[in-house]
Amino acid sequence: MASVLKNCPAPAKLNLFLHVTGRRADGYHLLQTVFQLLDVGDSLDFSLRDDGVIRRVTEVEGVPEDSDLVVRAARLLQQAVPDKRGAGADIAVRKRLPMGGGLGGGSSDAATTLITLNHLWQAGLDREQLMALGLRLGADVPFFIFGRNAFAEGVGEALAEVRTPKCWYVVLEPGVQVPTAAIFSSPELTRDSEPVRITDFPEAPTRFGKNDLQAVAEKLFPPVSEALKWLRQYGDARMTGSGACVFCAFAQERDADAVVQAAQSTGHPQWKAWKARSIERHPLSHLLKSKSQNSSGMLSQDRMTGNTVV
Ligand SMILES: C[C@@](CO)(OP(=O)(O)O)[C@H](O)COP(=O)(O)OP(=O)(O)OC[C@H]1O[C@@H](n2ccc(N)nc2=O)[C@H](O)[C@@H]1O
Ligand SMILES: Nc1ncnc2c1ncn2[C@@H]1O[C@H](COP(=O)(O)OP(=O)(O)O)[C@@H](O)[C@H]1O
Repeated sequence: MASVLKNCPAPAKLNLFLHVTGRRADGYHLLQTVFQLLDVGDSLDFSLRDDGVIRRVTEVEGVPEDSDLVVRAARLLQQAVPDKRGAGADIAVRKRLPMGGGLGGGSSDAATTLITLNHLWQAGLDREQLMALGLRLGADVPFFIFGRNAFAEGVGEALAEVRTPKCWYVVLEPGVQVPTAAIFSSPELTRDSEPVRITDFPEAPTRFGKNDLQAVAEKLFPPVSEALKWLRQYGDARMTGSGACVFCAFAQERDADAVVQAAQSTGHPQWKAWKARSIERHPLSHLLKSKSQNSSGMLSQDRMTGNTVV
């Protein structure tokens, strides 16, 4: 068994649409969304220690070591597996994804940590057990452990695999951080979108629905609105998650390249644009075994909220 794993990917996600359909008794919002994995993300290195210590060995601006989702994920796994409490790790985190960008960077880092340390420590948790652990860190974490593009309900933890278009995305970072809590706590947020069924959008979820968080984010953070206005000239531009990033899909890589280039000469030095390819599976998926998966890799019916998987 290896004691070091380098360059472990933590891919970004997009929310191709995001509907707020209600609110739980504890105030958390009920969502329906399609999560799309991208081939761009953060990258982490893991070196095993045998003294039970978990350290982050790189600086992450604005995130103290003890509150980093990576460190919290590692400690959570350590606590969950009693005979692994002597197992530790040094973890290097190379951030590529902006914080408060709606790309799920922190959640993806946490998921990569759970998947990789479960493997390196030989902790033996299966996919479902790791997803349940991940949910304690954030609503997006189970999706990254699930490892496939997914229709999500609840707060994001009820997942069903969904087929999405193979395409290129241009992601535009407007240069602001949007705190998720600020959007969900807004009195202007609409919370009554009609629930949809997975069969409503079998072919083209890039064009389906809307992002209910977008109007509030645009109002509170005008740079989000400006970025959307600019990107809309090239297609159906949307915000991902609670923002701040906005995105647009392209069938051809050269079209995505042209938009990335155009974004660099708009007189918005704070903008950062890049392209990413849609991917079907999390690159670390092979490190996990799933109890309830059938041979085709789909989740079994009882976890799929009764919907038919595309
Ligand atoms: C909106 C989404 C969509 O994928 O992603 P991001 O844009 O953050 O990437 C997620 O639901 C983000 O979920 P999660 O990562 O758990 O959100 P957090 O930042 O922990 O939530 C901050 C606060 O927002 C509120 N919140 C969050 C999620 C939710 N479904 N309902 C809520 O009301 C809660 O008050 C919570 O304390
Ligand atoms: N490893 C991490 N990477 C990014 N953010 C982290 C990390 N650990 C904790 N956080 C906290 O989580 C917040 C949300 O970050 P992130 O998940 O990247 O954005 P979003 O939820 O908008 O997709 C950050 O502002 C930061 O305070």
